[in-house]
Amino acid sequence: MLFRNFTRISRLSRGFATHATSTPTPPLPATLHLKTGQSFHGRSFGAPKSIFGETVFSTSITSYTESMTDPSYRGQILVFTTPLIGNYGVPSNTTPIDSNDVGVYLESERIQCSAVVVADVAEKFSHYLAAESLSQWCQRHGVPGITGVDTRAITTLLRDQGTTLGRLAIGSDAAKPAPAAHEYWDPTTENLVDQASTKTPIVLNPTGDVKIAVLDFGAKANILRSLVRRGASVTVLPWNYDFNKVRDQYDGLFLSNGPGDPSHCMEAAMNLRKTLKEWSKPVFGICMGHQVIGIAAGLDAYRMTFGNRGHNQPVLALASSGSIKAGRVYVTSQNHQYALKLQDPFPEGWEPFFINCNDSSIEGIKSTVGSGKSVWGVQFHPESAGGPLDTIEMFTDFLAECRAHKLQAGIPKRDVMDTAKVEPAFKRPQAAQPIAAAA
Ligand SMILES: NC(=O)CC[C@H](N)C(=O)O
Repeated sequence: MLFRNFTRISRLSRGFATHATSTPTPPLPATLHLKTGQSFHGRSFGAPKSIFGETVFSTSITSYTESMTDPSYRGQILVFTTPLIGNYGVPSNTTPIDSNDVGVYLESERIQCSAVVVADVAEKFSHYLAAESLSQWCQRHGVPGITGVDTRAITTLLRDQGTTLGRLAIGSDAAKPAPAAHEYWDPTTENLVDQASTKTPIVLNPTGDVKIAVLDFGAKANILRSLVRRGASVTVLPWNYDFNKVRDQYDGLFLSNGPGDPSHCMEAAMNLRKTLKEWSKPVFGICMGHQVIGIAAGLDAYRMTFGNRGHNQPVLALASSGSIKAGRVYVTSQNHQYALKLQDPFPEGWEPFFINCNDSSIEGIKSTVGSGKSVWGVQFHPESAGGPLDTIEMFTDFLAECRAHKLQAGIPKRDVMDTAKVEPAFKRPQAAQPIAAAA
């Protein structure tokens, strides 16, 4: 049976790049220790380097390359529940298909998670874009992996006891005793957003018809692509840049995803509170951006037991807005550990927008203040990469709102409406260019 399946896969992949990476030396031993006392023994792949991190699991079936380059996984040891990982290899991060707009093909320029844990790493891979194996890619980026462990057992533990600090010990370290509890490094004590964010403003697609500022908490490239592809000029600003200083130059504000604990982003939340009070243009936030909007609105954020990481999270829309219809369930891509607290009453001027169908956590909030003000935040990732595109049109909704505001501000009607109605065909904008100041 196995053999028959293998023949079929080989036939299907004719014409695709197929590679079997040679393993000249036997793999090193590897051990995953959890702070709670459990240890799992397997084989090493990728970089032969021991690391600490926060152990989390993702139920995504595919898109390991996108997940691993998502800056929100920074500091985390990522356990994939899907048993076979690496079977389609890894593309070049500069693959020239449609992603030179933001300079990378994947979600950022590097692997962001600290390590990966898989049941069975595929050394043989096949995909027409594949440039190297998962193992080679991890090695090149100095990221260790462990294979040959029972990821179902690890995930069950993490589900029951919650996200747990861990150490991946490689080679001679693998046989050493587990670290003492106080030796585990907790990435959430650090401001990971500050590490992941751009240090200087960057402008993408400067000729776009609507000017959007993005506060970069560790933005996934597909968020920037999703704005640029819809015709926006995007200025990426450092996470703690005081947008109030330049807000008059922009038609909308976007707050990105980002790693770690949102309590490190209070400075951004306080700046935003002022923006929301004094500026009436549209604001949209995703994941960390949503949490920052919630904190600015007066909600609290809390740490969930094991968070939500995967590409099949169902969310129920509680209100209609743009392409989103109240009462519908959307399947979403997610990667988060924290969430906003559902409180009754909600802060004045705000309402829950989406709720998670599995655990009832808040999946979105929106402002209720009448015309002239549109603020949304969603805990999930409408831009996908990977995962379903059920809610991708939220980007179109946001930009339509920004264009409508620009229109009200006296921009000639035809110019704005022409661009707003027609989704522009992809046109490759200029590559990312550092600029001296946000202009
Ligand atoms: N993807 C994100 O932006 C995650 C937000 C935050 N770091 C969390 O884990 O909840």
